[in-house]
Amino acid sequence: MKKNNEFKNFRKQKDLLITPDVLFKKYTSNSNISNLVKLTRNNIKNILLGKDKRLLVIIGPCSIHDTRATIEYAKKIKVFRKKYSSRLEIVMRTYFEKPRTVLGWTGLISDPDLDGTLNINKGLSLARKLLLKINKLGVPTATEFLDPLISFFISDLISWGAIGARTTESQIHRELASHLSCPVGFKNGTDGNVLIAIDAIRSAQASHLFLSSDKFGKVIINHTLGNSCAHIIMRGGKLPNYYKKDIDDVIKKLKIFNLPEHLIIDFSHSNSFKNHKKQLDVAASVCKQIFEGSTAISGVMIESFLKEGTQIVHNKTDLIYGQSITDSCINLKDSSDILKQLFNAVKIRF
Ligand SMILES: O=C[C@H](O)[C@H](O)COP(=O)(O)O
Ligand SMILES: C=C(OP(=O)(O)O)C(=O)O
Repeated sequence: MKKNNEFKNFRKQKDLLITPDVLFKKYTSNSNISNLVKLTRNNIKNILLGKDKRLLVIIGPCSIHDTRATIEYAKKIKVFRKKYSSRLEIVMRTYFEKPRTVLGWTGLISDPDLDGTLNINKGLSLARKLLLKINKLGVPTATEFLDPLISFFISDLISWGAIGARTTESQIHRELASHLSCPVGFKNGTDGNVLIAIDAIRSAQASHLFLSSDKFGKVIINHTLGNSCAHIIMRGGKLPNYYKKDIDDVIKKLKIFNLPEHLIIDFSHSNSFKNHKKQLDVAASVCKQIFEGSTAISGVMIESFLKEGTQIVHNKTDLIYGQSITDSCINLKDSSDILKQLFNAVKIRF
């Protein structure tokens, strides 16, 4: 009862952010979840170092907006994860913060009611509760970290993190990556610049001074440990960059700095010109490269949901169930086909 009142006060005072401590007490992790997170992070680390020959697959909606549809989707991912576990490490995309090119909905955490009312305390609760549920199903989760303050509310439940194309060059995000315990991928820039992502990896590997909140909301000074698993995600730019020549070029650059010669290919975004169906073409090309012996491709990212395409939010009650409200996604049938193709292609590595 006391806990609920405490929680309500935070909601009433809209200028006061709930503290992690209150949220952690209400939505508590357990040893099964922390073991899953620990194991998955370690598996991903080994994949990115080439010690585990499996392929990392980060798959899920562009953004989370409907918790019921998300759980239904997570249950499907659970089946794929089990079926393909010998060659694929499947992690679900659970993106709660959306960076925008100009303006737009900024994600479930900051605007859980999808109407600009920006009830962030409700959004943080929804996100943490959902992450607990998905992890409890045995499905590890991946997210983009955008606001460093928000990261602390959910990072214990995240097995893989991304820094987006719009923030890879930001000092604060590089420091954040250096502080996070999960492997973190840096996207190349929106214009296709891969060097900023390589600079970001080098920066995130080092120790930094990083300011964050503790669980009671006090600002603390961290001396970060450095992220030994930072890597690059090729998401296309002015042109797609999933072709062999693009990958060879990045591998050469990674070599110069003595960085692990491994990367992740994002099938979506500028690699598919935001046309969800084109993710199938990218998948075919990547499978061919893997089958022909590419060892550089350690992981892939796929934007997928229950239904294909995207929709504009006119009215929250009129939304098509299971369809994205940000970038368009492929449907379950196409997702299943791609996973099977990836599973077959990766066989060559064993
Ligand atoms: O992944 C989602 C979008 O590509 C990213 O948030 C930018 O979206 P926008 O260009 O629609 O603003
Ligand atoms: C915003 C995203 O990607 P990018 O940063 O590559 O645009 C995303 O993956 O949701």
